[in-house]
Amino acid sequence: MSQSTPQSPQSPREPFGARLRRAMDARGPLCVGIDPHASLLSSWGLGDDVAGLEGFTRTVVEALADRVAVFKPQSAFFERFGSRGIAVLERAVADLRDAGALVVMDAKRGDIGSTMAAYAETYLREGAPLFSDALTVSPYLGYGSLKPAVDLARETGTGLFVLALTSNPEGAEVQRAVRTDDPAGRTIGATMLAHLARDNADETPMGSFGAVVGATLGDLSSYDLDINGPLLAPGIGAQGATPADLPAVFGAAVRNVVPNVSRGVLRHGPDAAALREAAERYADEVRAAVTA
Ligand SMILES: O=C(O)c1cc(=O)[nH]c(=O)n1[C@@H]1O[C@H](COP(=O)(O)O)[C@@H](O)[C@H]1O
Repeated sequence: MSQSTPQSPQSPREPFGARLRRAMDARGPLCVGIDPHASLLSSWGLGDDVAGLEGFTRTVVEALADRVAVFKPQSAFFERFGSRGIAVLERAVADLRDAGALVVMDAKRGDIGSTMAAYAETYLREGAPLFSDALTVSPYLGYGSLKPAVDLARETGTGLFVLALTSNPEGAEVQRAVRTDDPAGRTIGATMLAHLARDNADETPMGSFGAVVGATLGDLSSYDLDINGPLLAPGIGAQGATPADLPAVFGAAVRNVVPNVSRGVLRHGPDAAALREAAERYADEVRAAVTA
């Protein structure tokens, strides 16, 4: 038998928060969403079928994987093609990670703890076919129901993005509702931010447990966004927000913002140079807004 000791699959990787900070310092502060809408497949001259999905995804990966810090594939657009769509997603995740990019799987999972554990194994366990650097999760079965994912993320150096204040107008009825059971009278959204701040305590340069906070929401100064973790900010581009809006929305927490742009970049395809130019322009605009 060989005396060599292979690296344990359990060996700790650097935490997601630290990897994210480094990736954004190196490649720019931008997350490109991979959202293969049927309308985009059509405008790219592709069929609304698995071959179209695959062509679209390959083009995005080949154009951007070596230069964008973070990608957020939206699982729904792959799931709608069944197992063959998932196979396209698996390949994209692996190729993006091989090219040095970080992948946030946008699957917005959330369930009772025992089922949440299985979702966590699906996305956050090294070696799983959809293993990603982070996962979007919905905390509306209670933040505590996410514990299996929090625990596995700590073990595997991965991260979570918890829906706190979403970019869509319908979110307010849930997220801005005031808790009658809370002596401090906090909203649901503020409660999620407080849970995240606790889970990120003492981490440097920042923790691995992020909040999703829409860039579309205007002044959020009544919320404590200082969670010592990343703030995934969708809503730029197709939903109307711009990089220049970020300081007014996020205040001092803007340094931890990971702005996501999906259609705003993707609509420039299928030309690879045009995709690159769009991503670069957004990253430059974000950098200028954040450092102004
Ligand atoms: O978790 C998300 O990524 C998310 C949260 C949110 O509050 N709003 C939101 O738009 N998203 C996602 O971010 C992406 C936005 O896409 P575009 O509007 O095309 O840039 C979609 O994949 C949405 O599912």
